[in-house]
Amino acid sequence: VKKAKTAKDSNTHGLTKCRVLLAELEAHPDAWPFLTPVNQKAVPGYRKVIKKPMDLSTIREKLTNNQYLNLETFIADVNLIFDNCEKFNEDDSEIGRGGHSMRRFFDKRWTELLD
Ligand SMILES: Oc1ccc2c(c1)N[C@H](O)CC2
Repeated sequence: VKKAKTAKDSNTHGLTKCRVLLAELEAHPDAWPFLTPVNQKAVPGYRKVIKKPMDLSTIREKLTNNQYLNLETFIADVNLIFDNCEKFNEDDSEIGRGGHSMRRFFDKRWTELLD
């Protein structure tokens, strides 16, 4: 007998998917530029150019502090990492290529995890 889906249920399942996806992103070989916040003191231009910095450790902290309402708000923060990367890096650079590679990986994985 199918259990009625409460708001809590779908949120719980959404959060489980966030945990799975974040663990896979953190373990990805191309994740190293995205693991921790960019050191804005050490990188000229970053603070001015990138209005909303984001990285995987910040997402991990927000997930731990229950700051994601659902899978959608989590996906928005992950996409912010890749959009910042495209803005600041040439496509034809090591970090630029890594950002594209991880975005392709993430897009494939979250769509596979959809209900
Ligand atoms: O050459 C460099 C040096 C530092 C960074 C980048 C490239 N790209 C990162 O997105 C931000 C930090």
